[in-house]
Amino acid sequence: MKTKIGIVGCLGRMGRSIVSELRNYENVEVSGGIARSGNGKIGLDIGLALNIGLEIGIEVTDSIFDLFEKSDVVIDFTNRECLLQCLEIASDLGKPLISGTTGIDDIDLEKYSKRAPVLWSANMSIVISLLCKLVRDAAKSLGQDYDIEVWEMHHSLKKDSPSGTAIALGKAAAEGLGIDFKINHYFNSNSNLREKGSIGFAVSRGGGIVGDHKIMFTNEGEQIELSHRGINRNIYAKGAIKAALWLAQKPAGLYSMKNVLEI
Ligand SMILES: NC(=O)c1ccc[n+]([C@@H]2O[C@H](COP(=O)([O-])OP(=O)(O)OC[C@H]3O[C@@H](n4cnc5c(N)ncnc54)[C@H](O)[C@@H]3O)[C@@H](O)[C@H]2O)c1
Ligand SMILES: O=C(O)C1=N[C@H](C(=O)O)CCC1
Repeated sequence: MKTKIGIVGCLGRMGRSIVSELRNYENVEVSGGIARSGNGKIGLDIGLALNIGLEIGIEVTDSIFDLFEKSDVVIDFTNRECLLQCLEIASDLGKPLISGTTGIDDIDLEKYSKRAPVLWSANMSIVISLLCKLVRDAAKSLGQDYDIEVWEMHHSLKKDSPSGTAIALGKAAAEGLGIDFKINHYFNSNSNLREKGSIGFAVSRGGGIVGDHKIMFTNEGEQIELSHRGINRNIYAKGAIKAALWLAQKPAGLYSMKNVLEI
């Protein structure tokens, strides 16, 4: 029995990557793809709409509710407003939802996961989950003597800043240090002196960068850094599909990639 996967935001950068990547899975079928209402490509075959060189036999539509009804699990890569719609419907129907949408730190995901399996991750790359673990361990070993700074660069069209991944890396460092991230971080945007013990963020945007992250630990004598370079968006698509196949078998609750990877 194939797992029916629905994609919200199917015509976006991540939607394209997921549709393309799903072609490599025999145990999966695309149940549907959602674009924003009014999109001129609604009604077209998803493959044709994405111009990926073949039809997949499923049309682009704009009803998120209908998509959840005909899917075993839904994957969302859109924006905050759309994710909220997905969460409401997933909760009402008790259907599994995977979301990688970032810029959503103010959304109470726990609330929606009471009645549906919800997995959210700022970064679906399996290696980034490993990097977060390494950062946590490094911070724990190095302690408060080292200033911690997180830098990230993404493509020029990215709307949110800093990236969800950068925030996740900062939170991993805070966890390693045993400090409260919420009151111990700042954004390098003004000239005030650096607060000791605070985690700093700096951001670059440009071109088609898929996702570069660096976390530096610096004291008066030396610096150590951990970094990751995303080269192809299929790293995120592979992780999202792995998570979707995992979540489809799970009961209601809030999950992360750490649960999928058991790290
Ligand atoms: N977690 C991860 O691994 C990961 C990886 C890449 C991107 N992202 C995040 O995913 C999100 C999307 O990134 P992207 O580069 O694909 O963006 P994008 O703008 O290329 O794609 C988003 C798509 O969602 C569609 N959309 C927006 N509102 C909608 C609605 N109400 N109904 C239906 N469709 C709607 C847009 O039309 C667009 O096609 C961002 O928040 C980004 O940070 C996360
Ligand atoms: O391309 C994006 O946008 C990405 N967003 C995520 C983030 O905000 O961390 C993951 C990396 C790519």
